[in-house]
Amino acid sequence: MFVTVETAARTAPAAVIVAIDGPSGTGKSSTSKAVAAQLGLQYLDTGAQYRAITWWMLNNGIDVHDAEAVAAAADKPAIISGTDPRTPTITVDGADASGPIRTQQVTSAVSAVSAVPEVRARLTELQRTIARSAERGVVVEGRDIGTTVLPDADLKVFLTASAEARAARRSGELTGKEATDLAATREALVKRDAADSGRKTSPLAKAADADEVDTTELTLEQVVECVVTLVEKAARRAGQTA
Ligand SMILES: Nc1ncnc2c1ncn2[C@@H]1O[C@H](COP(=O)(O)OP(=O)(O)OP(=O)(O)O)[C@@H](O)[C@H]1O
Ligand SMILES: Nc1ccn([C@H]2C[C@H](O)[C@@H](COP(=O)(O)O)O2)c(=O)n1
Repeated sequence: MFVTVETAARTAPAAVIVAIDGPSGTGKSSTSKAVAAQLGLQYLDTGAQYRAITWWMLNNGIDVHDAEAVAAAADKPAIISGTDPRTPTITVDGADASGPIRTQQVTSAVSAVSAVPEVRARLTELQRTIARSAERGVVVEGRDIGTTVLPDADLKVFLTASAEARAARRSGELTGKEATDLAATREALVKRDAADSGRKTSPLAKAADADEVDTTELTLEQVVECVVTLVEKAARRAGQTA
């Protein structure tokens, strides 16, 4: 679907539930946080939860490629997500995990851990509980939110962008040798997308009723404006049918 940007009064929609999915580096986190902050909604980064459980597995000597061992430990860590879009937080067993979950070691291991059905079942339940209790409404971002976690969301958005654009965005975040190695960055994110799309249990996929927004040629501000407009429309629709 091609989406036009409209100017409308910015209103806080009542308890609207928004699902934002897409491959790595398409702008899900940046867009979701900005949209939630602008509209007074809560924000949930489900990728951070998969990273948090992966970090715990690595810290506790569990072989992340041993699916049985990962499944047996899936219930053990206590994961708590703070849902303020201006200061999102994540703790594991009470420890701040926001820095360690972004390391290369976790990024390389997270697809294997997130493919384990017991891990997905546990985090899906946690995500539904958080979304249900978000009184002001919530923007939830991930890979399977529109298809599996919140199939009844008021709005589903699927962000895309070319692998070249995504690699360039990611390289901009890196420093030193990593920053110059655009080809390696592109290869790593294409590999992670393939693993996330190819797993058996709730793979990365666009829901049939999602609005697709190709962000390749858009600035972040344009993407945010586009999604805010979609949320406002969805909130009006939800209000009419409530
Ligand atoms: N439309 C855009 N134009 C330029 N840069 C962008 C755009 N959207 C996001 N970015 C930048 O791209 C990088 C990746 O964005 P972001 O982390 O939001 O993506 P993501 O889809 O959440 O990725 P991941 O799934 O890997 O966490 C960030 O540095 C962000 O500032
Ligand atoms: N709903 C989700 C969210 C994330 N994952 C997995 C797959 C990703 O590679 C990984 C990290 O996510 P990111 O921080 O890059 O958004 O977590 C998933 O399987 N399902």
